[in-house]
Amino acid sequence: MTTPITIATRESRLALWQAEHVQARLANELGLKATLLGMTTRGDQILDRALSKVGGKGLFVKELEAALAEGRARLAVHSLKDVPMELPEGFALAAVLEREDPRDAFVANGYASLAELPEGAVVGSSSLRRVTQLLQLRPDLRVEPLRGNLDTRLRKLDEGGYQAIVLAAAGLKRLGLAGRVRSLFEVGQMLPCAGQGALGLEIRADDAELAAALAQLSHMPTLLACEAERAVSRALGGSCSLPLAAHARWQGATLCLDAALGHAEAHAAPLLRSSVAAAVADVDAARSLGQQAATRLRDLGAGSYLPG
Ligand SMILES: NCc1[nH]cc(CCC(=O)O)c1CC(=O)O
Repeated sequence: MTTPITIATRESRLALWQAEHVQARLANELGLKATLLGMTTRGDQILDRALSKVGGKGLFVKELEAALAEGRARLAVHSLKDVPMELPEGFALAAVLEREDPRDAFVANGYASLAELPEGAVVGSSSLRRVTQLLQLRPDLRVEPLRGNLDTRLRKLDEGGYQAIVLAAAGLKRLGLAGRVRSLFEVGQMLPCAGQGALGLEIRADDAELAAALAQLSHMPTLLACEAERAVSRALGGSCSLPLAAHARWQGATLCLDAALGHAEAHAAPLLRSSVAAAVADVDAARSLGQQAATRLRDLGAGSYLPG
């Protein structure tokens, strides 16, 4: 490598785990040495408001991109679901790593599943996608905001502020916290968001040397599934203020894509759903499957669900 590889990472325990995971894969599979550059982002600092109200999950990504642009780092490791649908000019996703469990997890201290929660129970989540789906499953629940990194959210549960919370299984597993999961939502019940459970490796678009190396770490089935999922979101305007879920799974060479859209303001309105499938062998085909799903949602009335 012409320049040493510095990996820009947020400093939450999950972000550091993910960056160290990539560091180890670079060393073990490609014989490349990399160092970490820890950074605090605006997304980590703003804990009192829903991210959708202050600029979105992109807040987790922007400072890392600045480090890439300024040459302080060469690689940024992200949870793919936090990566905006359109990368700014000059940046590229060089690889998508094999997906961890994409499901959402029900986490509680006294209850084994959503069905066991008493009438009117308080459930913590600040994700519009989770809020709308929770209210479909249990309209009686009171869903209250819950922000912060995984450890913070678990602590707020343990302090008694909520009877249950919903978190991505992938993050809990990575941090050795799978024991906190009381039950997993099947994807048909609580459809994950685009890219959930996958890691995305971002570089400067002109860094051809690193792009070629990282391509060897990419997991093609995950990459294509996530491209399809992300294309749904992109086609609908792609902001995280949308309660949008999109999840693709393989049946042989056929990619099956489910998408669901909740109402941006009326959280109890019924979700619009689409299921499409096609033989997919490249990124273009994956993206057109995603666009097809978005077209179906529009035909079902997505226009009136999207924020004005
Ligand atoms: N939005 C925050 C975030 N970004 C990635 C994960 C977990 C790991 C993943 O889904 O890849 C989480 C926590 C959560 O949603 O519970």
